[in-house]
Amino acid sequence: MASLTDHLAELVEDADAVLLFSPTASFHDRFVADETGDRSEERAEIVVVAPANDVDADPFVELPIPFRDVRDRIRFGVEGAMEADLVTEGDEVVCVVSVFEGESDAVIRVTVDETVHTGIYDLFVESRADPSVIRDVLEVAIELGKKGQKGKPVGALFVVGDAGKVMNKSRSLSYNPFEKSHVHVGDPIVNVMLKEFSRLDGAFVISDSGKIVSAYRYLEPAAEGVDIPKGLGARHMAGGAITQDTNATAIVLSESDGLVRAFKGGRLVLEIDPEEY
Ligand SMILES: Nc1ncnc2c1ncn2[C@@H]1O[C@H](COP(=O)(O)OP(=O)(O)OP(=O)(O)O)[C@@H](O)[C@H]1O
Ligand SMILES: [Mn+2]
Repeated sequence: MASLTDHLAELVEDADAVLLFSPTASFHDRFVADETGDRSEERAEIVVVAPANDVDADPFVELPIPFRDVRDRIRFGVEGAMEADLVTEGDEVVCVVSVFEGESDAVIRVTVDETVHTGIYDLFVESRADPSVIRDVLEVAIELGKKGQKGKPVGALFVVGDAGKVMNKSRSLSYNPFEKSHVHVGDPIVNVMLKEFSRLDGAFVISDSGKIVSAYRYLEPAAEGVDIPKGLGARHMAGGAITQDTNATAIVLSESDGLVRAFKGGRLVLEIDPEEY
């Protein structure tokens, strides 16, 4: 009689690559030790995907944020591996992840295609802005979505990178409190300011290096051919469209459904529920 292991072996059969997400050192060692053994058959590439390379892995893909949604975490890892030419379209990839807190507890097999390849890696790594700036702005938006402003849900729009062009395609709604200041996202005081000013209309414009260029900008991009999810309005349309018209990335917190979304190249690339962070 076939055992459980026999039944489930299919899940890992003929894999082109194995992605280990935040493996412990001992778990990772098992895979590496194995690689020096039998070389008679074609071996799957072992890739570590984690916030930091604690296990000295090579190849290694760095996770900029934890990605509580496992699908997003896997997409990021797969795209990072594609970028490094470790996997290509059509490959079979086995991902070993932790769904609940703690050690690896799930094996997920994916075929690399457009459902997996959504541009989530590019959002961080190939944006005009530094990956850490994108991450810091996402974190402010997530914080704001979690707590709201004085307990009430609040919306916000952050346009990150290519700030000169963004300024040219927008106009001021009110005096700019950041006019003469040289402050950057990621600084705790600045994050408090961003949250405070988010009660008012318009968008924040942030430079490639994370400098807050302006608040209260009314964006006037050409919105032709930009698709945004149904039920969302002008804020998301403007946020999506500005990323088609410039090389900026838009991070939008919705007041109506509470989700944080990231747009790039006029496309919705990432959707995060702040309550899950
Ligand atoms: N072109 C724009 N540029 C900057 N901010 C805008 C623009 N259009 C709308 N906003 C801001 O978005 C706010 C909400 O507008 P609207 O309800 O139409 O957007 P939405 O996409 O439905 O977002 P939400 O889900 O937060 O309601 C407006 O009060 C305004 O502050
Ligand atoms: Mn609305």
